[in-house]
Amino acid sequence: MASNNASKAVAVARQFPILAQSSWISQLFQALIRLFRHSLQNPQVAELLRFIFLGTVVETSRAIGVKMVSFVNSFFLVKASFKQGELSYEWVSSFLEQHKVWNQSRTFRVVARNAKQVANKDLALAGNNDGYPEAVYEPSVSEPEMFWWRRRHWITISKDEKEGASTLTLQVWSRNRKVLDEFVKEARDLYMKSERPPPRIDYDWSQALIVAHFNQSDFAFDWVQDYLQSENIMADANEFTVSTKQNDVGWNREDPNQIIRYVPTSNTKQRLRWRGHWLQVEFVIGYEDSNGRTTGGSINITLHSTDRSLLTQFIEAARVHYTNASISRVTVHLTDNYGSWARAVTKNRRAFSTLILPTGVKETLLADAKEFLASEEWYTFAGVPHRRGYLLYGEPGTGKSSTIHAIAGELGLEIYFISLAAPGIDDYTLGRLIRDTPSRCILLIEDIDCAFPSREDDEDEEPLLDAKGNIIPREPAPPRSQVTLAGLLNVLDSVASEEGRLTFATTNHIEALDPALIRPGRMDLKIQYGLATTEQLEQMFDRFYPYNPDLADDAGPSIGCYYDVAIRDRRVRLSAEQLLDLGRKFAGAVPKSKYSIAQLQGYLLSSKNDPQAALAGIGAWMEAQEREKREIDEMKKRRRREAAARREAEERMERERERVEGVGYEAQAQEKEAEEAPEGDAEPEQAFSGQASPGTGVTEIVTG
Ligand SMILES: Nc1ncnc2c1ncn2[C@@H]1O[C@H](COP(=O)(O)OP(=O)(O)OP(=O)(O)O)[C@@H](O)[C@H]1O
Repeated sequence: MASNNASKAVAVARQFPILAQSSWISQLFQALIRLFRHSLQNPQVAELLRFIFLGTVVETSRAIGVKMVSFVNSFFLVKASFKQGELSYEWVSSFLEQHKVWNQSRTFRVVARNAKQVANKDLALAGNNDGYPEAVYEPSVSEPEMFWWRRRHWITISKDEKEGASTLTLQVWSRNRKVLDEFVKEARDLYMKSERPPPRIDYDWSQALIVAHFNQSDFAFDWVQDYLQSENIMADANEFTVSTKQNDVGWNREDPNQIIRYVPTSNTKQRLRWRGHWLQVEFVIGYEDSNGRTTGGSINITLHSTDRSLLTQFIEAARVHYTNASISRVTVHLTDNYGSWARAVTKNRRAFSTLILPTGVKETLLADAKEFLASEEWYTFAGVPHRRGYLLYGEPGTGKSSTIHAIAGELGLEIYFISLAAPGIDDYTLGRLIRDTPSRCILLIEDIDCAFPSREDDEDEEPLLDAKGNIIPREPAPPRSQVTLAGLLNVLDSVASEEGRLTFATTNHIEALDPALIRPGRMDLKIQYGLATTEQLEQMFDRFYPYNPDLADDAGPSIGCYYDVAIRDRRVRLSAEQLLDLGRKFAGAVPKSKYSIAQLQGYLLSSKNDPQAALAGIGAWMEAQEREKREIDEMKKRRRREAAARREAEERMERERERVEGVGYEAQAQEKEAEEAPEGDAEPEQAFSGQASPGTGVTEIVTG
C-alpha cells in the first residue's frame, strides 16, 4: 500500500518536471503526501472533513434558496416606500390609522396627545374627560404587519425610523403594479376627505403646493388678516395671543362680544381648514428698521392644492368679507412719522342721520359723491380727470370731520388721513403717500391751511400798541407744515389722484388758503360750516331726547305720546308735545350762531337723561361760557402785553447796546485817527521824538 502510494507520488512528480528536477522539492512533496495519508487514517480528521463538505453543500443550497426567494419576491411583490415629511406619507399613515391596521401590532410608543385629534380611537386611551392629554399608542413598528385589503390583496407594511424621520415600506403581494396604484389613490382620496391636519411645511421642496405672501404694506394684507381672524376660520387654531386691545382683530369662540380676543400668534404655522381645503397660515412680525419703522411683516399662506384658482377664490372671499364687515364700520388709515401708511383703526360707522346740518347740506354732499363715483365712464369719455375735491371750512367743532366719517360709512369707503402738520410730511412723502392709496377711497387732508404762512389766531382782537401808542405790526408766523403750495398742488393734480378718489380737505381758515388751491378742479365743492343755528339746536335737542313710543303704557297721558326716562329716584313722563316745546324753548334760549354744536353737545351730555334740566341750566351754562371766554381773552391780552413789553425791553436794550458800542467805536476811531494824523496835528507828548528806542533797529531820523 505504501509502495503503491510512493509510486503514485513519483508519477505525480513526473507530471511536474520541475519537482522531479529538484530533489529537495520532491522530498518535501513526498513528506506532505505522507502527512496527508497519515491524517486520513485518523477518524477525527476524516469526520471534520466530512462536516466541511456537508456545510459547504448546505450553505450553498441556502444561498441558492435566498436568491430564489428574492427572485420570487421581486417577481410577485410590488414594493413602495413613503418618507415622513412628504404628503404621500400622510396619506398612507392616515389610511393605516383609519383602517386600524396597527391594532394588531405589539410594539408601541406611548405618547400624550389630545385624544380628539387621533383618528383611530382604538389607539387612544381616552375617556377621562378631565381636560388633560390622554395616552395614545403610536405604532413604532419595525416588524412588518400584514393586512387584507379590499378582500383581495395581502399587503405588508413596516415602519423604520432613521434620524428622527420614519419611513413606511409597503409590499403588495401581487405581480400587478396597478394594485399599488389603487391603494395609493384610495389613501390619497381618503386623506383629502379626512379632517386630519397636514404636516407643518417649512419649505415646499416639491413645489407642488401654492404659496402666497401678503405684505403688510399692501391692502390685501388687511383683507386676509381680517378674514383669517373671523371666527369660523381661526376657531381651530391652537396657538394664539390673547389680547384686550380693541384694535386687535381677533376672535372669541365662546363669546365674540367679550373683550378678550384670541389673535393669531406670530411666526407660528397654523393649519386651518377652509372650504374643505387645508391652509397653512403663518403670521410674520415685521422688524424695526434703523428709523424705528416696522417693515417686513407678512402673512404667508400655503394652500394644500395645486389649483391656482383656489387662491383667487380665497383672496376674493377675503376681500368680500372685509368689505361686508366694513359696512358697520369705517377704517381710517394713519401715517407714521416717516411718510408711510402705518396702521389702520376701525371705528363704528356714524349714521348719516346723526349729522346736524342746515337742511339739504348733507344730502347734497352725499348725492354729489355718489354721482361722482357712478360716473367713471363719463369722465373717461369726456377726458376729464376722474377726481373730485371737497373743501369743508368753518369754525372748529361744527361737524366737518364728522361729515366725512359719515360719508365714508355711507359710501363704504376707507379714509386715508393725512395731517399736513404731522412731522415727516413734506412734498416728497406726501406724493408717496398718495401713490400708495388705492383707487376709490377718501383722502382726507385735515387743516390744509397749515401749508401756508399762518396768521395770528385772534385776528379780531384789538391791535397791540407800543408805549407811544403806535400799532405793533404782527409778525407772520411760518407755515406749520413742511409741505409747500407747489407740492400740494402737484399732489392734487397728480395722475395718482385720478382714480375715482374723493379728496376732502378741511380748514378753519379758508381766507389763509391760496386761491390756486381752491379753484374748481381741485376743490369742486366748498361747504361752509357755521355755528349752531336755531334749526340745528332744535334737531340736536331732538337727538338727545327722542320721543320713545315704546315706553307708553296705561299710566301715561291719554294721548299716549310721551318720553320716559329714569332720573335718579324719580321718573319723568313727557308727551311728544311737551318734548317739542322744551326743544323750541331750548333753541330759543341759545343765541343764534354763537356756539358750535361740539360745545352744546358737551353741555347736553351733562344732563343727558333730563331734558327739563337741560333747558333750566342753559342760561347758567352760557354765562359760564361767557365768563370763561372773558377770562381767556383777558389772559391772552395779558400774555400779549407781557410779550410786547418783553419785546420792547429787548429792543431798548439792543438800542442801548448799539449806542454804547457806537460810542466805543467812535472813541477807537478817534484814537486811530489821531495816531495816523500828520505831525503838526499831533499832541506835543505824542509827537515823534526822532529817536528810536535803543536796540529797535530804527534809523534815527531827526525831524527838527
Ligand atoms: N354738525 C354736527 N352734527 C353732529 N355732530 C356734530 C356736529 N358738529 C359737531 N358735532 C360733534 O362735535 C364733535 C366735534 O365735531 P367735528 O370733529 O366733526 O368738528 P370739526 O368741524 O371737524 O372740528 P375741527 O375743525 O376742530 O376739526 C363730534 O363729537 C361731533 O359729534
